[in-house]
Amino acid sequence: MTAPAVVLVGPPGAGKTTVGTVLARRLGVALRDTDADIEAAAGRPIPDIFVQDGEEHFRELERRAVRAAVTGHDGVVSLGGGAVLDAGTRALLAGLPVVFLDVALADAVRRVGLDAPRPLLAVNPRQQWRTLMEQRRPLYTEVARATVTTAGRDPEEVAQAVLDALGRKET
Ligand SMILES: Nc1ncnc2c1ncn2[C@@H]1O[C@H](COP(=O)(O)OP(=O)(O)OP(=O)(O)O)[C@@H](O)[C@H]1O
Ligand SMILES: O=C(O)C1=C[C@@H](O)[C@@H](O)[C@H](O)C1
Ligand SMILES: [Mg+2]
Repeated sequence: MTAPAVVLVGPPGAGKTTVGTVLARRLGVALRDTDADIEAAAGRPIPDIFVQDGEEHFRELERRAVRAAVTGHDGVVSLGGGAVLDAGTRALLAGLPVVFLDVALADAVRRVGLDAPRPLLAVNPRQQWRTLMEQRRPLYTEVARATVTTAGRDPEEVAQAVLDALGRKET
């Protein structure tokens, strides 16, 4: 059975999609981003799924997307920021090379401020992000084999730290 080379988890703004893209290029494999997979399967942007069907339904779609990504893919998988909230999704990550990309509030706010809309950060993003991180930090560390800090590192340096943390060499 195929298994992913690296699975990235972490809060919005940690750089999962960006660092996942770098890692995929450096390892010579494909990247799957479950946020993109969900949007392609649903034919709608994630904020619309949240508004029309609610977060619970979104987490179900996300669990399905994570299952498909980690069982049918040997490249890099980048998960949505809240994927670890779902116990079924966490169970799918057992035994996989999961890395938690950690990021400080100030960096995350700076990074996500101008990016695509994130429904859970729509109002008072600093406070929302802090609350999300308090709730999620134990879950990120529970599923992850290693934690990599992104502070003071550009995406290439973060990707190198991920490979080092997993004891992986580039091909
Ligand atoms: N190490 C870094 N240094 C500086 N900027 C970064 C770094 N990593 C990512 N960024 C920038 O931060 C923004 C958010 O990155 P990205 O979309 O990869 O985050 P994410 O973790 O995938 O977020 P989400 O959970 O919302 O999908 C992007 O504009 C990206 O270019
Ligand atoms: O932090 C979250 O809960 C989310 C993060 C994004 O990656 C998307 O998966 C969605 O906007 C939810
Ligand atoms: Mg992303």
